[in-house]
Amino acid sequence: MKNEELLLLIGDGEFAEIAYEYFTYDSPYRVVAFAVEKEYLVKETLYGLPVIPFEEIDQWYSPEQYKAFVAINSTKLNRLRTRLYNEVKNKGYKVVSYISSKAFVWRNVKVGENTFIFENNVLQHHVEVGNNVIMWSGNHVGHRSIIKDNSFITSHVVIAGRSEIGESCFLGINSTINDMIKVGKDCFISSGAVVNKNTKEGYIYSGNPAKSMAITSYRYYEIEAE
Ligand SMILES: CC(=O)SCCNC(=O)CCNC(=O)[C@H](O)C(C)(C)COP(=O)(O)OP(=O)(O)OC[C@H]1O[C@@H](n2cnc3c(N)ncnc32)[C@H](O)[C@@H]1OP(=O)(O)O
Repeated sequence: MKNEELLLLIGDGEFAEIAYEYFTYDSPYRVVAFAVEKEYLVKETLYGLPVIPFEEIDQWYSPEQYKAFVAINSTKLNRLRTRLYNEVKNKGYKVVSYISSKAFVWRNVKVGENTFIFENNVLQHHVEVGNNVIMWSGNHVGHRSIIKDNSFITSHVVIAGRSEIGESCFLGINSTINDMIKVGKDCFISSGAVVNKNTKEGYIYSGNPAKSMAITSYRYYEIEAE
């Protein structure tokens, strides 16, 4: 695949390195630089490319010529990635998504922007995935399910048909969301949990059947409810 469109990656951590690999070897984009906030700037280069201050990206790379992808993990229940996603858009950049050539995405699936879909995800008939969503490898999303903006779906998660995952959730490895279930926004679903009832916003759920833990996700992550 020819890498013709020029891309800035926001972030220089492990996920940014993975995004660099995937965009380089499995997309039409060519990564030209990494950007991090000044306070966190320690590397000068990464993969032979410049690492520049995020605050100054538009002085170096104009939003007319370059696109962006915010490659930040689930830090602070996705709040950091969401803030940088909004900031890069406010600077005028078009943000792009990556869908692995090895993912199964049915023809009528909708995928938003700044969304990253790894290999072996299965997205069935009429699934909708919002903006700024990370889907690590090997998840199954059943027909007509919706994953709202800013969520992080780890690996080998099963979301059965007609379910809805609220904004900014974290679904731990091997968790199961039964069909027609609504997961409230800002929920943290622990690894291996089996969710068979709708969940309340901002709670942590564990076990089979999943029960809410005493502590909220807001307290666990020391973040504000929005
Ligand atoms: C793509 C990637 O690789 S992204 C990374 C993916 N990683 C994951 O999905 C892991 C997500 N993490 C989890 O699910 C963790 O188990 C958490 C966050 C729920 C809990 O972790 P900790 O805060 O370290 O809790 P800790 O291990 O101290 O356990 C606290 C209690 O919860 C229980 N508990 C912890 N995890 C779970 C779980 N997954 N299911 C059920 N019970 C659990 C423990 O048994 C313990 O109970 P006790 O107090 O009666 O002994």
